[in-house]
Amino acid sequence: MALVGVDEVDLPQWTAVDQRVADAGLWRTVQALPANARVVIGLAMRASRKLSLVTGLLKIVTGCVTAFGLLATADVLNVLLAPGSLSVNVVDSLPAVGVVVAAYAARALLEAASAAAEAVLKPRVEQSVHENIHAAVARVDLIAFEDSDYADLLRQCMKDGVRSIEYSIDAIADICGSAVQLVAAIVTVGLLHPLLAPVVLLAVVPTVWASARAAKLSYKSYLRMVTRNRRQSIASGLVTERATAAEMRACTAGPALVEEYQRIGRQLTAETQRLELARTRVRLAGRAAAGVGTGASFLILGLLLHANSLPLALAGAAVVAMRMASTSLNATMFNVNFFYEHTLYLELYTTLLEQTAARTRPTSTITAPAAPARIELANVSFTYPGQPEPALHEISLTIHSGQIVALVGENGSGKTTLAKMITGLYLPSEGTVRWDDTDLTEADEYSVYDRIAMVMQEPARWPMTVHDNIRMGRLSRDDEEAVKAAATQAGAADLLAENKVLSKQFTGGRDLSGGQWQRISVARGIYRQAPILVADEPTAALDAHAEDAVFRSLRALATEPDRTTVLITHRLANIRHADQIVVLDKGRIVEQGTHLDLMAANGPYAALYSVQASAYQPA
Ligand SMILES: Nc1ncnc2c1ncn2[C@@H]1O[C@H](COP(=O)(O)OP(=O)(O)OP(=O)(O)O)[C@@H](O)[C@H]1O
Repeated sequence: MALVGVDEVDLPQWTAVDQRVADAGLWRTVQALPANARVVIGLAMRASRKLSLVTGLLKIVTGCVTAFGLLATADVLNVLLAPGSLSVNVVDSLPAVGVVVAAYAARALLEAASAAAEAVLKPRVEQSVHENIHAAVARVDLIAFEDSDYADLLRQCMKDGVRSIEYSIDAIADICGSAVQLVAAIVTVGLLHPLLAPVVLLAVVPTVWASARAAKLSYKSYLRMVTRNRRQSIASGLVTERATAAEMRACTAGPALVEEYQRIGRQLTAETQRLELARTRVRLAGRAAAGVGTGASFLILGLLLHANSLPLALAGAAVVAMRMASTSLNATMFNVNFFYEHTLYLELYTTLLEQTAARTRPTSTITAPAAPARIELANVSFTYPGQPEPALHEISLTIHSGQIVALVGENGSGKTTLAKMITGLYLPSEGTVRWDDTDLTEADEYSVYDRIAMVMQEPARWPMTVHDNIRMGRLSRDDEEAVKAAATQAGAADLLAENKVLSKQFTGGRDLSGGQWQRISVARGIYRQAPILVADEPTAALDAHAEDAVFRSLRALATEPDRTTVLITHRLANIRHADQIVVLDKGRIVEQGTHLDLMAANGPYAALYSVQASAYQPA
């Protein structure tokens, strides 16, 4: 039985697209190569036009010089094997020998230069690809992160997609060089005897087929193993990361998790073995057929010699040119195949950008009101991606500025989800959310976010100083006094005075207790100074004094002009003074009113309140 995830899970949806690519026939795949090459070359050109051109040019010139050197070698043989005295032939061949030496020297220099240019180009392309991904993902709609398919695609792309682009650059650069050599060799062979060129080409066909087939086998296996690989990396994280270190020990779950890691590892190894066996079979078949092809090409050369269709002097040159044609054809095909193998992974990058664009809210010229006087939800329903049931059902609610609205209800009743609808972080699946007359679906998302301050239930733990953790509330605001005031109101003044970097990932950094993190999160929300303040269980981890102080601060903030405050808390005593208490149950509003109204109604709220109050009564 699986411990991490389940053994037989559906493949993520994005693999369906890639599966189609993997299943496509060889011809369709070859047809797709130019388009993929354009993507990679486009990325390289955008990263550095000059370096890309220099790299390509150097590769082509290197190919030309190599071809020239090999043809000069053929020329040397041609002169040496010519009829007449060998000593005279040796002297006659010296100029050609000089050309060979010069060509090899030039090739060495050019290879060094092109390797240097490529080495500088690749990190730039990698950086630019990462920048593209980060810029796109930073704008993707928040709900995309709740879709495990998208999250998985993003992870795979960061892991394999970007690396494949680097490999593709290598391959394209090498194709430029080897293709030039190939053309030179085929032309030479063809000039020596027209029959030889097609024979050389035919000899390489089986190798091409075998390499392409092997690449497809690998990629199909990669797609099959995607979920298992992910589960193994999750299991690895559970054993090795700090977040689970304490609880894993306290639960004595270490051996079970290590065993789970090993178990998934065994499944992966079995798949790798299966794959390698299949690949070896395919490669061996290709090699055998290619060997027969090469033998046939030399047989034909022998027959031509025998039939006196080719003089011996030219046969020496033909052997060199044929070797060169077959080597450069093999090299070109190896590179084309290498490129092809990586273009399959390149699909991850293009799919990610497409999916990210599809999940990004369109830009809008409609700006959200600076300080909405009214927030109105009309028949709002919301379903999380991949979930069968809505988390919110037909919610209708109006909130006026100046009000404190409290959302209460049992765990999982929909409070956090509703807060995200009110603030436009999520858009409704059905119904509308309006701020004044602006439908949030149509508004520019950044103008919406600009108006909100969220004290999250699980606040971000920014790996920064305390000061910057607070300033993250609004980086565009530069107000030292306000940072101090926010820290004081949230009970984080001592932490600010110490101002350590809050991350154990840095030397000298420190971590905080849950309650201390919460104080900093409240300070950040206060510092943000937004017209709509939402605090989602802001005091769940705070001690009684701190809780009291934070609620006093939030109530004081709520009295500022044009401020709308939404509080979520399970400690009902803190929201007795709220202007409106909204009680949720299973995603529906079941009661609404002031504390006095709801107590008088003697419904679910009164029941919850009485349970809490009774805990403070004398036995
Ligand atoms: N990311 C998610 N993906 C799928 N379902 C979710 C997700 N987050 C919450 N839910 C589900 O949506 C429903 C409402 O969750 P929500 O977090 O809004 O409840 P809540 O009232 O804030 O709970 P709590 O008091 O425990 O914080 C629950 O059934 C929950 O399981």
